[in-house]
Amino acid sequence: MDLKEVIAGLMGSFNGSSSPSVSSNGLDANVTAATYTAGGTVGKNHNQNPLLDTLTALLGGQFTPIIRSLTLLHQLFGARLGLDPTLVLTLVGAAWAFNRLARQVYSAVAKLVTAHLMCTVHVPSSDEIYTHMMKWLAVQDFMGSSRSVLAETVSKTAWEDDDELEALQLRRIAGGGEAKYLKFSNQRANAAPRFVPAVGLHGFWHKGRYFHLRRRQETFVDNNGSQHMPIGKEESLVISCFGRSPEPIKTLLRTVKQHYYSDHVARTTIKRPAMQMARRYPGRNSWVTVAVRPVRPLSTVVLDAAQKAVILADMNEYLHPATPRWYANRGIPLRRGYLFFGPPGTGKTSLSFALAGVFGLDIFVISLLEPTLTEEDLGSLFSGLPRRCVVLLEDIDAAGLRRPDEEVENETQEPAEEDKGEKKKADAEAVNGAEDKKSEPILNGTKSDDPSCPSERNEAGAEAKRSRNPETGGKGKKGKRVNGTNTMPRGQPPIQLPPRPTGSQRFPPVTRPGFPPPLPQEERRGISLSGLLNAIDGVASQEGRVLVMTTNRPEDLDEALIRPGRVDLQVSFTNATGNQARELFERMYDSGAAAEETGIRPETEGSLRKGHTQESAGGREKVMFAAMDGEEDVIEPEELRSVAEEFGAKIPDGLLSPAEIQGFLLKRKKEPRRALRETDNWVKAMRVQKKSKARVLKVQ
Ligand SMILES: Nc1ncnc2c1ncn2[C@@H]1O[C@H](COP(=O)(O)OP(=O)(O)OP(=O)(O)O)[C@@H](O)[C@H]1O
Repeated sequence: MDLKEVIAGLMGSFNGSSSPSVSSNGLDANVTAATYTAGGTVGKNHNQNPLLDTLTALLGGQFTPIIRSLTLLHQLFGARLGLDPTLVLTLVGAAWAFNRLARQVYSAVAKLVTAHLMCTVHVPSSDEIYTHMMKWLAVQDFMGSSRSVLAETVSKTAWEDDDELEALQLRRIAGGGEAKYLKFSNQRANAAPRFVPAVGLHGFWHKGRYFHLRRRQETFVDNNGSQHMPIGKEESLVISCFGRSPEPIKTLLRTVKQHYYSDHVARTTIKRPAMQMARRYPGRNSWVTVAVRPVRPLSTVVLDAAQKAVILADMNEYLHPATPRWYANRGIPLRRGYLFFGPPGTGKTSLSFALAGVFGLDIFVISLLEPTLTEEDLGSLFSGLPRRCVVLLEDIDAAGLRRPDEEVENETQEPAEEDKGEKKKADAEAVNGAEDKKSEPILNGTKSDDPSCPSERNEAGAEAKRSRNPETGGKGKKGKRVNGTNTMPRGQPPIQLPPRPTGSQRFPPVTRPGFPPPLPQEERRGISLSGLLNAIDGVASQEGRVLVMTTNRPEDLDEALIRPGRVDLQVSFTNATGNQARELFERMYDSGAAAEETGIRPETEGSLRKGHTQESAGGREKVMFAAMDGEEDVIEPEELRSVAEEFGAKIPDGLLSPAEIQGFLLKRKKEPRRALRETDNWVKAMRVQKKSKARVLKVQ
């Protein structure tokens, strides 16, 4: 239908409808009117409404129901009131056109205003400011009246459950304090959702100023190859305000940050490599945060005080802002590596976390056993590290990274067979230094005067262990060992992994003297020693980081990995001495000291503990225990010291790891006297168990 026909149709419809026939009951919708057919010929159609036909032709079939309704409305009311449909239509059309025009003018003006009269700050979701902003927005009054919000279920970490403790107290009081076991079935129902701005445009006033907030969402696709796989979503906030200075937005962001940290206890952020696809692209996205937990006080790691002081001083000097220039002037690469070695459960991981906490650094945990980790990934991960951080490479021996024996032999003067045996023995003695005090490890010392005691096993260390195998959330499998020897063939990559992805080679492997030439692309698998060294030394790696490698078997490590420059300080961890056992005991039962150091909010003991009205930092812990079943065996500080002394005297030097002692005490965490009573039996059983190498505990 051309324009002429449309106009003719319209005219016809107006003519026809100007004298509508209304049935006696006024409800007859069929109008008898002159109808202009498509060919322009006039005919009579008793069953059609010309106005309806014309509008349908104009607007399309999908509007027919609306038009019918309008026609009916007109017949019901308009015709009776004598309203001219032409006029009505004209007015509706004009309103519509005006609306369109106004919108276009508005968006053009808005664009001009934004470009010339407003300032804008973009905040990507990968940055922590985004998290700060969301937390702040969620508690603002204007969110209550906002018409476009996103409801989120807030998942709290174990350290943010203080409200739960209060709720628990209330429930106990309401229920007469009868419930013996905790019940979390209503936990989800009771968790209040959080409301934040939905994707789109929002506006709010803050301190007399108007801000625009646009929340945007973009999907990232992996363009590698023919498939375009979505690999994640990236959100961002665009904050704008009127004026030519971004200062108000910066002030707002400062307020937001202060709000975020207002209830803050010092925390350590633990990160691990992101999904395989995301880590191909160097940068912040190659790491994901797996936990944010309260800082572990250094004093909770039982280790020789002098040894701790050496590590702290070394790290402090290295992290000093003047150090990079000093290194640069001498042409020394700016990096620092530590090797923590010793038997399992002696505090290697715990010390790494505590050190990160002392210096307020994030900790980045990499497991070389992660099956999908390639050398290319390693390069990309190292280049995505922040300016200062702690990188923890756990169980470095388990990855079986060694050069072939022949190469090592060719490279170095082969020592006599007996010498080799001596060397192994010395290494082994260094590891078990506490058991056999004859050997002196490189930086030995497990005696400590520092009164300390660990928090629960599987706490800080457990997180790192979970992240050892990010896919399963469990500890990565170590190399299979037979009679204490790593059965992985030397010089061979330890695990058979799928072929590395055929992406662009951003970190081509460098051939090193003494190392086998790199295998062709298709044959290479997993991480090889030279791949790891490339990542550690490589230009891609961020200078300024502290690299901590932990191992149970230093004698299995390739010398190239621990040569000075890669490992600058070796720290030996040993099984506990009697003195350390005493420290562990004291810390376990002195809740006040632990709470003060972790900075967990102090709480009044109040009426929950009879006879104790004084405020104490450990009050919260005590409240918690009071909420648990059974009576707490309260022990006064002086008595605790003497009981701890007795306990320490019963623990033979070097027999038990701090983790084992901690496990024993944890099972009696409210009963120090009972722990002391049962120590002899336990030690006896542990001795037998260790001798027989049994894995099943007879006494726990
Ligand atoms: N020296 C120590 N001081 C205080 N607590 C310790 C010490 N050693 C171990 N623990 C406790 O034992 C648990 C395990 O410790 P951690 O993970 O640090 O040991 P590890 O040496 O890294 O063990 P692995 O070699 O198996 O990785 C932790 O909960 C920690 O609190």
